[in-house]
Amino acid sequence: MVTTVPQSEIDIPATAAGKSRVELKNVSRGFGEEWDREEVIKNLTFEIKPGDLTCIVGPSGCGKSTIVNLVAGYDTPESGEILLNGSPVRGPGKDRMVVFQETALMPWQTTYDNVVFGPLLRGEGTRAEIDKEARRLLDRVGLGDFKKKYPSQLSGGMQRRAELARALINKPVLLIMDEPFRGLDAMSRPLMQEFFLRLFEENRRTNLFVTSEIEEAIFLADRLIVLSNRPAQVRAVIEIPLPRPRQFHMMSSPEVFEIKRQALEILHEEAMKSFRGQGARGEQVRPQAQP
Ligand SMILES: Nc1ncnc2c1ncn2[C@@H]1O[C@H](COP(=O)(O)OP(=O)(O)OP(=O)(O)O)[C@@H](O)[C@H]1O
Repeated sequence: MVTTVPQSEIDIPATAAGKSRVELKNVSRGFGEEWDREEVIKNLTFEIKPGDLTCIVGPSGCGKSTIVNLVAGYDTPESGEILLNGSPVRGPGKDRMVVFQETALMPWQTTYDNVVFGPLLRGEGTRAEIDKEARRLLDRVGLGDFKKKYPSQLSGGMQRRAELARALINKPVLLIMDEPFRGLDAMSRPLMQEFFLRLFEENRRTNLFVTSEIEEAIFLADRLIVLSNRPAQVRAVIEIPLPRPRQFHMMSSPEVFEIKRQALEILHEEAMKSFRGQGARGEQVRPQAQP
């Protein structure tokens, strides 16, 4: 069950957010020469529904960032197609913003200058309009008093919030988060999860969120896509039936326990494949010749 959250005026209109649907159809991508080929994703098919927060979880190295790069348009599938609202993704665009684990803030610019950089560069609106929007977003992410600070003067959680403001000023129809909270300390991570949820629940912007933490995925997601070991394929799609706004206490319900059990069972099975003699490339590892 998902409850509708009232539209906030702080962000893009629900119509724009609600329209963005992403479809991956039989997408494959590998790397290397023929003799040294590594199939990373193979015939991957799934859908990100409009206004949903879709979380991808999968074993380490299964190809999650490769999927992010393809959806963002930084990379191109070898076969298959990726559609955004029915149109093929043919390259990067400001309609899809990515927040990575590593900070992408420019260290020589203040938090404010980082946020206004994109729209100013592209000449989108007047200086006054961009300034107003930047201030509004920085206030919204709780950095109103940190506008003049440089990224190195911000904590990890603050840097992520600055990155969110920097992404949101572009009014993307799809926000892509690639393990954005990995590396944050044990206190900051749940705070950032909750903060991010409130932001999402205000406008329901279509969101693709990659994480290796199953609890984080369940807490955030409307749908969970569980991937196989490399080459990545969809092992399970799990709908998360928790109401919104999400609260931490919901995580102790029996249904969450059951979802977690299901997902962990699959992830364990997939991880074990690498230990049982299946190589990282999905091939059988030949036994070593004895001397
Ligand atoms: N540009 C590239 N050239 C060659 N190999 C690549 C390239 N990009 C990714 N790979 C390979 O694809 C595989 C999957 O990498 P990817 O980063 O997508 O996995 P991941 O699931 O995000 O990993 P992690 O769980 O560690 O974050 C890795 O073996 C990686 O070396």
